[in-house]
Amino acid sequence: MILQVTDLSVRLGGSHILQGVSFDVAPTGVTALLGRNGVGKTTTLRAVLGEVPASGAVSYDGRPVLGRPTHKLVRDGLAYVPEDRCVFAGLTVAENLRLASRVPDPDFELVHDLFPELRERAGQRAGTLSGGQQQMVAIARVLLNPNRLLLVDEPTKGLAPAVVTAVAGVLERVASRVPILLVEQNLAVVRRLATDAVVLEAGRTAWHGRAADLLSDADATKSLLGVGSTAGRH
Ligand SMILES: Nc1ncnc2c1ncn2[C@@H]1O[C@H](COP(=O)(O)OP(=O)(O)OP(=O)(O)O)[C@@H](O)[C@H]1O
Repeated sequence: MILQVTDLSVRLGGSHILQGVSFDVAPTGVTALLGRNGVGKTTTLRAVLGEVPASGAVSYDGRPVLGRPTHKLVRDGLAYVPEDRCVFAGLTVAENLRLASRVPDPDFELVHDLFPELRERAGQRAGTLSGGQQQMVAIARVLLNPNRLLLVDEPTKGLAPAVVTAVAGVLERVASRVPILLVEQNLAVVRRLATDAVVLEAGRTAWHGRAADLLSDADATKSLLGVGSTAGRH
């Protein structure tokens, strides 16, 4: 397992947000982190990255990580694509990419292969890109550097259907090279990409197993995610 999360607990602003989250992420493929709004998916990613204080145990690539500084984890190949994308709006696409690269030989070949449009828009200010294009910049930024695991938070949120399909296609190609822990509300995207699934409920792991088993179980999908199991089926 590339990531093992055991009994993760987080308190923020006087609330006990995570109360015992446990799951593993396989070293290949996509593990979907699911659950209704506000159950603690983003907080789980941030706790793994050391951005919020947490107790319990997290092991990344066989080494304990809680308490290690975020920048060291990133240097060791744990990459984060946050939900709000965080591109530098006033800088060009090329400048955003240049700032993100932290190795002598960033993989521009991969990035330009996956995102030909970003090459065409190299001189455009990132703040003037569409939401989908900004998402592409956010994903491209982490791919410039060598990664062992990507944590990707709601990459398709707020995007038009055709753009959702494009982002999913990119993630599918990325997942053939590096494992992804993916927070995603769009079940069609989960169905297309995820090998495994973890469902949180009220700050705890409520379900963990093969994604196909969850999505084919109408009762589990409805009770855990609040949607019918055929949601997102094309
Ligand atoms: N810094 C904070 N201080 C206090 N409460 C917080 C803080 N960050 C998150 N929370 C709360 O923790 C809970 C879980 O938030 P989180 O963003 O992890 O949920 P989520 O599952 O990712 O939700 P969504 O699907 O809506 O993005 C929410 O009730 C949120 O309001």
